[in-house]
Amino acid sequence: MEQKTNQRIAKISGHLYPSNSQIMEDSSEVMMRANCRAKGGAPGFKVAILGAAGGIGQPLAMLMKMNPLVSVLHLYDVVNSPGVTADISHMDTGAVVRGFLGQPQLESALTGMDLVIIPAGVPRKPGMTRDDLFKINAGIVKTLCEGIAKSCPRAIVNLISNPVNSTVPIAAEVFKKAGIYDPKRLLGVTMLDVVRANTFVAEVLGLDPREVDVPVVGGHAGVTILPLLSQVKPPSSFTQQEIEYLTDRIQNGGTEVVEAKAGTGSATLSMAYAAVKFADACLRGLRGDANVVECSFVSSQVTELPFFATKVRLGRSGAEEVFQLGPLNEYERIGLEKAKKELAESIQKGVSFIKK
Ligand SMILES: NC(=O)c1ccc[n+]([C@@H]2O[C@H](COP(=O)([O-])OP(=O)(O)OC[C@H]3O[C@@H](n4cnc5c(N)ncnc54)[C@H](O)[C@@H]3O)[C@@H](O)[C@H]2O)c1
Ligand SMILES: O=C(O)C[C@H](O)C(=O)O
Repeated sequence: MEQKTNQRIAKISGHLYPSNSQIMEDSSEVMMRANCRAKGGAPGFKVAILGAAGGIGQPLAMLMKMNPLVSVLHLYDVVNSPGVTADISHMDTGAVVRGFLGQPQLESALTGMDLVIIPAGVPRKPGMTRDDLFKINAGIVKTLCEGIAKSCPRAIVNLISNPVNSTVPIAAEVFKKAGIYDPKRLLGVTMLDVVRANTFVAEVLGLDPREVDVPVVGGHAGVTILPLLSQVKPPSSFTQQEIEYLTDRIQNGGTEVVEAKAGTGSATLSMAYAAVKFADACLRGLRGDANVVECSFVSSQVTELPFFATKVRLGRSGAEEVFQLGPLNEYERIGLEKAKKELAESIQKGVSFIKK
């Protein structure tokens, strides 16, 4: 009896004061029990975050640990994931957290996942465009998507790494090459544009942002970010000056943060919030909830382009329905033409990166 109690204390203290190797992927009994608890406990989804130790990754990991739909949370990065995992794992919420460090552990990080969220990659500094990140981030996204194709080919993928207008086509080509591409399961995250649009429009209208719904279509960079102010809910009218101010602020919201952060990075906290809002919608879709609708940059036939952001209905297999644009006014029609021109080039750049 006493021996058993001592064993239990030993196990518990191992759990309370873990070394990195204990917290990281291992086969210790404590971790085995944690996994059993996850399997046998409250139903939930298995979610991996790739780039979990970064500016977005850390608050995103914290918020996903608080999400009751998550039963297992895998935190993968090429640096610092042991510390982030130890920290997050002390939160007394339901999800079991496990950390994975470096390429050799990518496969374990991904095996069995229902949803993979990717905020891995370098962020902008003042004066840079998102496209300036292509050189570094294209290769990172390619490697991570090859891992997904191998270890969890049926997972829903939420791609945050910039330039989203190119990284989503890169991911699609990697999945096609591996023979596992399901367009419904690959979603570029443009939720931050919607979050910003709701906030800025609410400010102008004098409303609570939670009451406002602004569709933002196109893509996720400059003029490709196209807020449809004619379709705002609740139905609202704007002066031409308000339309121009709002469109410009929404299209340049990312740059506003990059400049304010003065060389230390881009949006991380609002992005983590937006990423969780979107991931939660994906998980509710996976659970079978009806009428889960959000904007996302997906494979699309709404325009002549192969990818485009519009509202999509999220279901058990991802973006099950891609909605049309709806009626546009003249200002939005002009914006759409500009958006499509830039988008076409960014998409082609991503496709060529894999096909070259
Ligand atoms: N879609 C959007 O709306 C949106 C919004 C904000 C930022 N972003 C983009 O998200 C990305 C991350 O931004 P951040 O501020 O978190 O950057 P960050 O530099 O703070 O964090 C990035 C993390 O990725 C990790 N990483 C690098 N290579 C990796 C690899 N091969 N595998 C796994 N992890 C790897 C780094 O170690 C780091 O921890 C950037 O590309 C940024 O432009 C997108
Ligand atoms: O602006 C950036 O570079 C990051 C992100 O795409 C954003 O919109 O905040």
